Amino acid sequence: MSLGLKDKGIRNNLFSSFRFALSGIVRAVKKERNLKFHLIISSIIIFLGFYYQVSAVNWMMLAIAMGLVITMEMMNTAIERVVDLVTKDFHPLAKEAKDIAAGAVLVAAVVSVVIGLIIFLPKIVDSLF
Ligand SMILES: Nc1ncnc2c1ncn2[C@@H]1O[C@H](COP(=O)(O)OP(=O)(O)OP(=O)(O)O)[C@@H](O)[C@H]1O
Repeated sequence: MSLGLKDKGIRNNLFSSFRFALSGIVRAVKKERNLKFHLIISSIIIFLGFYYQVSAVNWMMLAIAMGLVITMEMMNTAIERVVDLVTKDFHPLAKEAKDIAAGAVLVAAVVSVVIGLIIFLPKIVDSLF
């Protein structure tokens, strides 16, 4: 059965949305120093995960933690862009929006560090003594 024009349109839109999302990821990684930093830390975490042969459940926890920080950093960047688009002047609400968004990244980062320590600290201590 062939697809109708409407169905083809929906498929094209889905493909375009995916392409725009990918280009957003690439642009954010190229422009945002903090995001590069999170990616480097994530690479180190993945290396440690293989090195210490962590369990499937631990991999899931690490994946959620890394994904959470990267997602929050990208949302923070998006909020910064929108605030800068709305005003270049000092505005208390602009400050509040940016600071709250930055706070969300900090919360995610702290939670991720705690998860990382719970998983890796006993393994690192074990391998040392
Ligand atoms: N239009 C504004 N009005 C009031 N305060 C602002 C405004 N723009 C930025 N700020 C304040 O200055 C801080 C730094 O803003 P900036 O846009 O440089 O973001 P940033 O936190 O340095 O982010 P990044 O380093 O990821 O680009 C913000 O966290 C906020 O407190």
